[in-house]
Amino acid sequence: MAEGRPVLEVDVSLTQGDFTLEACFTAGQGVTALFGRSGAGKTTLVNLIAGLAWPRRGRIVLDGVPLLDTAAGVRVPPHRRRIGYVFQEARLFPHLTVRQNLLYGRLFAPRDAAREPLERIVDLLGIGALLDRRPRHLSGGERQRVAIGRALLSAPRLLLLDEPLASLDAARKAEILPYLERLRDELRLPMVQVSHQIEEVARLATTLVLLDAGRVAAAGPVTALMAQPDLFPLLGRFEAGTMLRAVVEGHDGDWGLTRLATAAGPLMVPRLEAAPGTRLRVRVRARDLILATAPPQGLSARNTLAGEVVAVGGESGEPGEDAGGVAGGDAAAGAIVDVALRAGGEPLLARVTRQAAAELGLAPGLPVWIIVKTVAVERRSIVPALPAELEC
Ligand SMILES: Nc1ncnc2c1ncn2[C@@H]1O[C@H](COP(=O)(O)OP(=O)(O)OP(=O)(O)O)[C@@H](O)[C@H]1O
Repeated sequence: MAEGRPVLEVDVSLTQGDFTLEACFTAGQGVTALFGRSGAGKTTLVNLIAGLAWPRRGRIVLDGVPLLDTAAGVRVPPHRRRIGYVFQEARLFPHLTVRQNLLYGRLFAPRDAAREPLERIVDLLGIGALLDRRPRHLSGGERQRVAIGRALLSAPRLLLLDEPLASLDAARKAEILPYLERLRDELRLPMVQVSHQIEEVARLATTLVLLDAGRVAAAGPVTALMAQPDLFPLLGRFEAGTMLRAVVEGHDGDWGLTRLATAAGPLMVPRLEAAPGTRLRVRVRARDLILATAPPQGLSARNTLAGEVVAVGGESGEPGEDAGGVAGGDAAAGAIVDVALRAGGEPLLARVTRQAAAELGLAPGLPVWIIVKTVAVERRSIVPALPAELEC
């Protein structure tokens, strides 16, 4: 994350019915993901930031400007906050064309604000061919892109996204994510995004705020938090893993492989259509790593990284969780442990049986060889790099 003053400072308390929210965090440039179980308080928190709900006590500051300060009697109404809000459903005006829906957003842009031209937003979101259509003639993904465009045309200083991809199928989600990345990287617009999907968070977010029953269980850079075993129960166990920064080194055409350079060591992955020098991030799932305490020989796996154990985490394997996965299958409670690792300065995470951890004597500081099967690294796990200023 970029150094300097946070873009957003939040410190709020609210009670609604039996639920109490006590949340304190700061967010910098880039995308801040609010992640947590259903009912953890994500939408409530986003509504407080937008000014659609009011806390009993609190302070919310955007770009150094207080939007809410109950102690000082500051209460900026929602339409004067310069915050764009995109909901789960696009909520477009059905009787207006796409162009008219977009221009509606413009009505809320202050005269003195730096405004992105309509053409730039249309181009960034790839909606030029849709301008004369009405919403009922758009796909779900197109509708969401228009809703994002409408929010952007109000010249916001912050964009709130409350699960804007939730109602879309996997193909439509994959279609929209690159546009959200363009907003993050080209418009440099800070975003707060509610998400249930850890893959989505890993790909898009730079900061993670983990909510648990109305409280912030942890907040910080996504990569660091995703490698912390004690947080896995809140992250969704089965897909635990980390992101490795990588650069395409070259292709091995005869074998259909691509060579990546990472700080952790070289990595062979199934061939990518990316030129040498392209910067990427590779999501390596904890369940795809094998650990050895001696240099392995005669392996079919192509990748062996040298590293060391950082921590042997909480026991996992709660029956019933993540049905169909390791933890939800035959494993008895406590059969599996998560092992935090470091290789060449990069955090990695392995999920192994408690028996293996005991037999190998896994403990902090122990040197290990980390084996990554090439075929375990799927194409969808390889995503564009973050811009340098958003890297942690
Ligand atoms: N108007 C309300 N009155 C009373 N309780 C409410 C109200 N709105 C929400 N709640 C409760 O507040 C808690 C937090 O709700 P919230 O919608 O913020 O959770 P969430 O993390 O966004 O959940 P989800 O992922 O399911 O959308 C829940 O227990 C919910 O039942």
